[in-house]
Amino acid sequence: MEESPCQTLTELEQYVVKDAPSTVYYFPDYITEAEETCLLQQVYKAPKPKWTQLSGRRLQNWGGLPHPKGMLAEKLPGWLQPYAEKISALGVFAGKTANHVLVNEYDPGQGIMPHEDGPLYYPTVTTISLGSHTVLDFYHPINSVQEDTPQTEQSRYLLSLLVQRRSLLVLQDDMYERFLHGIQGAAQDTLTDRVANLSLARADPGDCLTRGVRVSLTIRHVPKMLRTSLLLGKK
Ligand SMILES: O=C(O)CCC(=O)C(=O)O
Ligand SMILES: [Fe+2]
Repeated sequence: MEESPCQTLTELEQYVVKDAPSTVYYFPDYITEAEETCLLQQVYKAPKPKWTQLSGRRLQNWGGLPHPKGMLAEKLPGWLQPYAEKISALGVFAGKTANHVLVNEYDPGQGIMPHEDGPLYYPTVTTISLGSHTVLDFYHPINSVQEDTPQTEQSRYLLSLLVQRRSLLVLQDDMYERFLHGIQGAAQDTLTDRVANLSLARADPGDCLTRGVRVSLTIRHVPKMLRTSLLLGKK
């Protein structure tokens, strides 16, 4: 079918990051300021034992603990479920509904080492950011670049994404399954032309942004579920 030049883009297509090697969608202002305030209040209302302190960040896990043998799913709390449903309605989990949320909290200067999210999740990650922007950096996996070049973070660096507060980021395909992602432990970010979503974020190279406390909600689908009956030894 021939495409009309006036055909309206689907909701997703308007937000695709064109300079990324595989699928990235970036929705600036996905949630309102009132929603951001409300979500932050809910995050900080959680009882203290709900937090796990890691080096460089702390986190909350909602929906169950993903495990290679399957996840004993727990219902998402009422403040997260509507977002799981709204994001899933974009079709990014192949018709399934997100059932798992990790909450990460970073102080300025904190970050997360380059890593892969691994095979326990459906290979799409969606992230709502609260409180502050950050810059997410992507890297080629070790040994994927020419063998005679040294395997430094610098030589493996691919691109960055500016992730603003109240935005939604969707990563799929190679951006999820092949490349590693991480956040430098910096208190300030100076944007470069390697930030692939500058135009969608309405930002410019050279912009210098000061980080505040950032809370991220990574909202995903864990396909493999354990039935309680199996755990209890029933058929
Ligand atoms: O805070 C973020 O946006 C990234 C978090 C992350 O990569 C993870 O929890 O695996
Ligand atoms: Fe991750």
